[in-house]
Amino acid sequence: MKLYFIINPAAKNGLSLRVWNKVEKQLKHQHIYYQAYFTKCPGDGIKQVKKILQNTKDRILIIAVGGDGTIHEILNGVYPMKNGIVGYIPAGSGNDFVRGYRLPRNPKKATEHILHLLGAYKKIPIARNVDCGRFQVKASNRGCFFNNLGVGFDATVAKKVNESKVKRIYNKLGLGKLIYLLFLLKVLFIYKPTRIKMNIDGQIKVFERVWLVTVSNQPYFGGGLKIAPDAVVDDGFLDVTVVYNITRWKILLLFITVLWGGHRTIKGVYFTKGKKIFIETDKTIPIHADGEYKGDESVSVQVKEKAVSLLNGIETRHL
Ligand SMILES: Nc1ncnc2c1ncn2[C@@H]1O[C@H](COP(=O)(O)OP(=O)(O)OP(=O)(O)O)[C@@H](O)[C@H]1O
Repeated sequence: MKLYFIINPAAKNGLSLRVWNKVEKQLKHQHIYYQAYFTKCPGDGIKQVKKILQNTKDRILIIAVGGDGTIHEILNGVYPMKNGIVGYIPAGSGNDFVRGYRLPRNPKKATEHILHLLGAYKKIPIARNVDCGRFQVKASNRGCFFNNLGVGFDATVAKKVNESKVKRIYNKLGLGKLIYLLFLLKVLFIYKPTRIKMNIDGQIKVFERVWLVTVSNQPYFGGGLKIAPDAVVDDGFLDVTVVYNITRWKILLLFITVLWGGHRTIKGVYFTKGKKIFIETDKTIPIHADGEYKGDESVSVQVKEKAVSLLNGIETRHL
């Protein structure tokens, strides 16, 4: 069995390297043979994983070390090839992936678990197949998301945070969440809700004054907000949440209740599940996939059932 680690040295402003140094020590201590690759720039993780998997028919275990953006790239590299199994050692700031997929959140625990499996079984450990959402913004701009895809307010916040020059400083000070909150408040006062037309498995829905549409494979976004409380990673469906026709002040309330999924009872929040979703807007609105800006055109989304193999977590809670 071949074991690869793909490390994003830029995740959490370089703190991922500290995590990696500890992982490496443990690997050497247990005499485990591995190869490590450090991503060089955004998008490099996808290319590297494709390269590894395309050259062999063997099943390969690829462990991502980084944040939500890193695991997004590694999984996009694996899809649609069937010979890659993905493991994850969290070393980022958002942690929505580990929350939603019920994986160990603590990097040390995640490492110990993976090493235990490798050491104990000397073969590729048990993995589970999970769904993903395949999106297409334009012919040239497509990919997969594993957390969620968003259109509107949250995508605008994500875009502004990613573009911000002060993000790095805040992250260095351990205040990554604060910058998200600051931009959220800023965008809240300037964002203009718009009309959105959707086709969900053939059913046409039109919503007025839409703040956001989120298509989710797991419940969490924005660093722990439970936007799609009923989303399950392997149920063959994507969960659609639409926030529409509510006032600016009620949006603030909504963001508080989203912390525990309490927005279910708020009028102006629509939930459904679907397999094929088309989202059309009256004007250009930002779109994100797993927190990464992907454009601002209409977008089509389709669930890809049991699309990738993910190494089991240690938690025994049921999904
Ligand atoms: N060598 C590199 N230099 C700069 N950016 C990189 C490099 N390698 C990968 N990246 C990019 O870094 C971005 C951020 O990574 P990631 O999301 O894993 O960390 P984070 O933002 O600290 O964590 P989180 O998303 O969990 O808050 C990703 O979009 C990835 O494409």
